[in-house]
Parts: sequence; structure tokens; C-alpha cells
Amino acid sequence: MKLHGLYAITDSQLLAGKLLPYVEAALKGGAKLLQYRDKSTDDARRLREAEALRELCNRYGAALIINDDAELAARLGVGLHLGQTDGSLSVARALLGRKAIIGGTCHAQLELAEAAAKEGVSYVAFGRFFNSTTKPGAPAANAELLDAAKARINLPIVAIGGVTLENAPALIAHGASMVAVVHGLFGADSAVEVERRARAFSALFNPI
Ligand SMILES: Cc1ncc(COP(=O)(O)OP(=O)(O)O)c(N)n1
Ligand SMILES: Cc1ncsc1CCOP(=O)(O)O
Ligand SMILES: [Mg+2]
Repeated sequence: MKLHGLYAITDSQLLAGKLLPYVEAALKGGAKLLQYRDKSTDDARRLREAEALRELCNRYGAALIINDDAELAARLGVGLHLGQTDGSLSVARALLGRKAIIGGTCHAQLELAEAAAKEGVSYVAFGRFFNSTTKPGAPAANAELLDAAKARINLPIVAIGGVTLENAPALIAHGASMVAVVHGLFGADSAVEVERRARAFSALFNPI
């Protein structure tokens, strides 16, 4: 799977009562990666929802990534995203195997990306690039960081944080292989609008 294009991330509050139709709309619109991001402790619901999302991703040729929870990713045989305090990337790589998509949060620091690369990640994620209602306290990054990362890190680069259809082109021009989006994609009034946005995000990426 080429890590290039739209990376959709779910939010349990924003998608309450409409998780599956909105995710299906994003996948129809061309999202390549889908991250299940749910901070709740209801393990039964998380398992059920993640299984349903895996089925949807399979149907649309996208890959499912689980946020924070290596055991759930291993149980489902899908990818994983870990932040700096979410556990070891190299342990996750050993657990999930060499083919799994594993991503690591690198905030605004190239050194974190170099360390993550050594631990065997599939992509490095930087951000937040803009104001984010989903995670307002995330450390701020700027587009020049992407230029530097492109020159130093030989891995796909994901840009996250306040990404919209208006500001995504600059991130892509500075080397982002993927844009990861919550609100700018799923903060829509209808599934039709989510699909339209997903298509528009996807069209920003040149075919490779
Ligand atoms: C693609 C992507 N990039 C960054 C994050 C943030 O991860 P983290 O810092 O662990 O914060 P939480 O998302 O767990 O609140 C991410 N989830 N996905
Ligand atoms: C999880 C995360 N990590 C850095 S910013 C962010 C939130 C992204 O959500 P939004 O696209 O709504 O800003
Ligand atoms: Mg995390």
C-alpha cells in the first residue's frame, strides 16, 4: 500500500451515531488510510467498531490503523499509530510483523522522526500545523519542518492538525505524502458532504 493521499481519522464525539456512514463516505471519496481514534475505555464497543471499520476498509481497498492500542491492532491484524507516550514502536513492530503499517507521532522534531525511523515505522507524523479543535494543545509545527524532514527522512511524511481543503495544498507542496484530517473532513453536516470533501482532498495529490 502506497502511503500517499488522504488519511482520515475518526473522532468519537464528532461521529457519535454516524460513525459508519461518515467513514464509508470518506472511503468512497478516496481516503487511503483510516485511523480509529477512540479514547474511551469501553473495550467491547471499541472492538466491535474497529471490526466494522476493518470490514469497510477492506471493501474500499483502504487500510485501517488503530490509535494507541497495540493489542487491538494485533488482535485485528491491522496497522497502528503510537504517540510519544503510547509505548515502544520497536516492540509494536515485533508484535505486528514487518508488513504492518505503523506510524509514530514526531510533533515538530526531526530527532523524534529519526528515532522513529530507526525503530521501524512506516511513516512519520508531524503537527499540529494549524489550530486544531480536536487537539488544541498539540505542539505547533511549520511548513519548513516538512522541507527539512523531506531532506533527512526517507519515509512517507504525514501532516496533521487543523488541516482543511484550503491549507492542505501548502503542506503537500512542502512534502507531505499524506494529510491526516479529523474536523476538516468529518465536521460536515452530511455524509454527502464528507464524500465531497474526501474527493477534493484526494484530488490534491498527484497520481504516482
Ligand atoms: C497520523 C497521526 N499523527 C499524530 C497523531 C497524534 O498521536 P498522539 O500524539 O499519540 O495523540 P493522540 O492522537 O493519541 O491523542 C495521531 N493520532 N495520528
Ligand atoms: C490527533 C492530533 N495530533 C495532532 S493534531 C491532532 C488532531 C487532528 O484533528 P483536526 O484535523 O480536527 O485538527
Ligand atoms: Mg496517542
